[in-house]
Amino acid sequence: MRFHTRKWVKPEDLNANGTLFGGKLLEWIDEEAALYTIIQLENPKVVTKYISEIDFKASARQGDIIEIGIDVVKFGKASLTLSCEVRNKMTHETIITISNIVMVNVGPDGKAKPHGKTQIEYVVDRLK
Ligand SMILES: CC(=O)SCCNC(=O)CCNC(=O)[C@H](O)C(C)(C)COP(=O)(O)OP(=O)(O)OC[C@H]1O[C@@H](n2cnc3c(N)ncnc32)[C@H](O)[C@@H]1OP(=O)(O)O
Repeated sequence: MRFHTRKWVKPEDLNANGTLFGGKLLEWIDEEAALYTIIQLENPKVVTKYISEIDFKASARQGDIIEIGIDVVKFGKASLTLSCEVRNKMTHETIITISNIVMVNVGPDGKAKPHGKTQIEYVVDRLK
């Protein structure tokens, strides 16, 4: 799994218990999954279709640095299925895991559209 994005847990990200609000973390994950998919599929129009069980294993506190990891589970026809782990950057303690996030490539009409991709590509290779 590659950890692309770091976040710094700030006061505005906390819940009433003083730990990272789950909804905020899910927002960060959804954005990360969308960005990953846009880059892989080379299409800015992608949507989140399905998110499987979400397991909050540990909490994060104000001042913690967390990092969001994404991996590809499978390339479908119009879909890209991802997995996600968020961990504490300094201790590597797992904060959350999600086994399946299904993102769908859509056309200008908003309907599912085949993306034609079958494997992970790196932008640096596309630029050669
Ligand atoms: C980044 C964001 O936050 S986006 C905002 C939140 N998301 C949205 O608003 C999306 C709303 N949903 C939609 O617009 C539609 O459901 C669409 C366009 C995503 C899909 O429409 P559908 O009619 O279901 O399309 P279709 O049946 O062709 O399925 C498309 C792909 O999604 C997969 N899929 C559909 N439903 C599910 C599901 N419940 N679970 C997992 N995968 C699914 C299909 O297997 C298919 O994959 P494949 O093409 O790789 O074989």
